Amino acid sequence: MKKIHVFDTTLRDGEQSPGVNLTTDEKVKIALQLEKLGVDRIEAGFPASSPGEIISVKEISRQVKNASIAALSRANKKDIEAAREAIKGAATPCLHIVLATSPIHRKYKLNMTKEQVLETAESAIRYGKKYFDNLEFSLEDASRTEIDFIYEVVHMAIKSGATVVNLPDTVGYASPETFGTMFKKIKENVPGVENILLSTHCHNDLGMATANTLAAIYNGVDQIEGTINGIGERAGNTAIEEVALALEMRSDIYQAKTDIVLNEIYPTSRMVSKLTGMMVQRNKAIVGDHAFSHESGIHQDGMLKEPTTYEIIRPEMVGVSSSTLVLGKHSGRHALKAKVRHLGYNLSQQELNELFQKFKALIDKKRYVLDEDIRLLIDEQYVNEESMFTLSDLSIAYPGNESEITVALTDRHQQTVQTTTRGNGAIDALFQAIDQSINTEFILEDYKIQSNSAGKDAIGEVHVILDNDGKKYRGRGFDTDIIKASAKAYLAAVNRFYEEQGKQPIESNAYKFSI
Ligand SMILES: CC(=O)SCCNC(=O)CCNC(=O)[C@H](O)C(C)(C)COP(=O)(O)OP(=O)(O)OC[C@H]1O[C@@H](n2cnc3c(N)ncnc32)[C@H](O)[C@@H]1OP(=O)(O)O
Ligand SMILES: CC(C)C(=O)C(=O)O
Repeated sequence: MKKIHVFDTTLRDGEQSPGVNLTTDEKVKIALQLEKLGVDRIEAGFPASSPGEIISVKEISRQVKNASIAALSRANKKDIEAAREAIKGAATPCLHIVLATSPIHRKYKLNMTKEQVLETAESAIRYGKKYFDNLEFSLEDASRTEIDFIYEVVHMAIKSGATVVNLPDTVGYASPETFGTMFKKIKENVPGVENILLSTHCHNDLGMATANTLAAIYNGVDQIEGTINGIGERAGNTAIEEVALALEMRSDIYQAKTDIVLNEIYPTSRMVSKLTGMMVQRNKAIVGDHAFSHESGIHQDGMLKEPTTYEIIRPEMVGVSSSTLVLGKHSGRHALKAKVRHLGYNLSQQELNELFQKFKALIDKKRYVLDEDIRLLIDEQYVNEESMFTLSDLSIAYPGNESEITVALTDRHQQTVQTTTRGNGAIDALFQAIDQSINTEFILEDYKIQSNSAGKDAIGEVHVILDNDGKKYRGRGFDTDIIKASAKAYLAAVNRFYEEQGKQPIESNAYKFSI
């Protein structure tokens, strides 16, 4: 297996993401984690950009012991001196000089001819080599540069002392076919290329940064540049974690490997996301929240039978604790059964079928069904088994300043009784309506409500204690609608009352009908 060197530029190109501005402490924290991750070189910053940047790069150079530390510089003495000042204390410093080579950049940005580009680059490399053994030269916008001029610049850089020559796809314009061919041609046409590390650095403007990086590896590059989570200028850079995993999983194609410690990937990704404030796209490969989540019934069934049916990477491999079966709209009974078992319940097939119907009804109201929701559905199922009354309809209106509740209760004989009452607030009206429907009065001794799962569509849990003739009856109800949860809790207590007393409800004056 060929070793692919990893040059991490999270702290330089990654920090070029709009809105990202890391403090020295944050940069050091990330650098130490990158070292733990096993990257070979950390581009700590662009020292000429500000005095604060020099301080950060200096501190990283002081604290990081194993990884080499690079600093970026334009092709001029002032920038090189700033870089020198910043990384001179590093164990293995590397000066990174960049100069654009493409016709567009030469004409519009640099106002230089090809000859001037060659001369400027050569004099900068030779100046840098006085102080640095390790020197990388990057041909900015290489993918839009004439191939013959690339040969000339790469050859000049090697002769002048560059130890790494990097060909970036600065604007994310390359395609895997053209980009791979460029490296193949360089290897075939530039003398001395075998004595240096040939490197690539891709941007993701067309969503092809990882594909282009892999094409470069396939065609002989020795070093890849990228960032954690793919952050960076505009649409970002190649995500290092994606390349490391692609090489790991498809060694049959690439026959190459990085030294990345795979199970440090997820902790690194989290740290970078937290400190930069750049949220990771949920469906992002390897490190996105959904990368190891399975939602649909057929997939979940496959996962439960054999994870390799739907997962090519084991989550533990990259430091994610486990795969998740997310109970959602498309889930089936196998996943629900596994979840119920995991929560410590042992339901019969019939109970599971009933729970499944309730679960499907709930998912129409709620985006995610959480563990707590399932617990509540099961608990509610147990409560309802013995019910004298169940709630069959409930509506609420606010005529004038009052709350008006209409409640319909159905008893064991499928008789439904409907009552409309006004009250001092919805809960007062509701409880009066229930009392009138069953022709019994209770004193509401306690009423508590709490949200029992997360989000605006969380399930509300209501607890009530009712008093009838000094005896207390407790009830609990759950629903995404808190008025309904309150009705269910009240009815649960009422049902207890009837069961305990062995009583039949007294005929009420409410409107009665059969269903
Ligand atoms: C492809 C990349 O990602 S390269 C890295 C990009 N990162 C950054 O630019 C972040 C740090 N940059 C900065 O803080 C500032 O741009 C500084 C301090 C470096 C320079 O600021 P200023 O001196 O005000 O110049 P400004 O950024 O406006 O313009 C860039 C100048 O550098 C020149 N330049 C651009 N690239 C290079 C290069 N590789 N080598 C030499 N000169 C260059 C431009 O032609 C322009 O020169 P001009 O003033 O003669 O027209
Ligand atoms: C400095 C170079 C490598 C760069 O960031 C680019 O070309 O995108």
